[in-house]
Amino acid sequence: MFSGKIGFIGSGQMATALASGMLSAGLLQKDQLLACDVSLASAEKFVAATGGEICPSIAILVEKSDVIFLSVKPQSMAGVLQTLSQVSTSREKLIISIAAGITLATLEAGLGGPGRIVRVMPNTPALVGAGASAFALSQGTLAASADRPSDAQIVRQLLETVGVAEEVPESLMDAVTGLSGSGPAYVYQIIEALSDGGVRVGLPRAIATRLAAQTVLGAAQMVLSTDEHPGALKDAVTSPGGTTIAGLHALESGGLRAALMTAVVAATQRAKELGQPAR
Ligand SMILES: NC(=O)C1=CN([C@@H]2O[C@H](COP(=O)(O)OP(=O)(O)OC[C@H]3O[C@@H](n4cnc5c(N)ncnc54)[C@H](OP(=O)(O)O)[C@@H]3O)[C@@H](O)[C@H]2O)C=CC1
Ligand SMILES: O=C(O)[C@@H]1CCC=N1
Repeated sequence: MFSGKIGFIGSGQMATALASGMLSAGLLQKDQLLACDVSLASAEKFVAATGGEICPSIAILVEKSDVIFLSVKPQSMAGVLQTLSQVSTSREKLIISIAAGITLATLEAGLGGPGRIVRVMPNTPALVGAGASAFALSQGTLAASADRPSDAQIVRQLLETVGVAEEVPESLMDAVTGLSGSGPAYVYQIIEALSDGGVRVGLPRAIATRLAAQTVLGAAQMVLSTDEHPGALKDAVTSPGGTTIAGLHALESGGLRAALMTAVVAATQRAKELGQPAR
């Protein structure tokens, strides 16, 4: 269990996924969740999904929260940092930014200096406890003491409640964004396309989508559970002169693997751009 209160500045897609995932996992209760948003629609959706409390200002959210997620778009971050820097108690709180591209140096500069600041890149499957996150700590984060865990332990606890979490050097955070941050969208396209293929050869849509999604889930579980190289698992499916090699040949002709690698590179590059001052 987590005993403090968690506030989200920006209560959109990713904040709602994280908060809902934490609730579903039993990490906390709804009265431990707070949010503040300039969009009434986002705030209402957050409340409907989580039962959390909406704060009328960032200052009030900071006052009531122990951990604060900065979950606005990168383009909105400068304004949020400016407001936070004027709230003196924000320096005492653990601040977790999930914004693509925004560096720890930018966060520290915007908040008025080093502090308890962590950069996290989560992904939306946190909603169902299957998230993949990475985090990088700033120099100002606190070590454990006799009466409380370290900031790293708090962040790990929050993220591992909704999936897996890897601590990485900050220099790798844009790469994480290009792979696992954006990755669910790539996989949804793959599932949709597999389903389309199923429909093309005569399957009803609902059955095709269920089979496609379960196939992706099962293959992912095989990679995670068996310690086998994905190539070896692929070989185990592929009979000489059989059906799979015919399908794989078609994927090679279509450039699937190059397309996926290029997607990760493009998204990583975009994360770097979002971290630049002029966006
Ligand atoms: N969606 C995803 O899969 C992932 C997103 N992220 C990161 O999470 C962050 C949020 O993304 P996402 O949830 O998709 O975005 P959303 O647009 O769904 O949510 C952001 C919310 O913040 C609001 N907002 C803007 N300015 C302020 C402000 N000054 N104070 C309070 N609220 C504000 C927005 O309102 P309005 O719309 O009116 O601007 C919006 O409701 C981004 O930085 C993104 O890079 C990270 C990993 C995955
Ligand atoms: O598309 C985006 O910019 C965000 C960051 C990672 C996933 N969604």
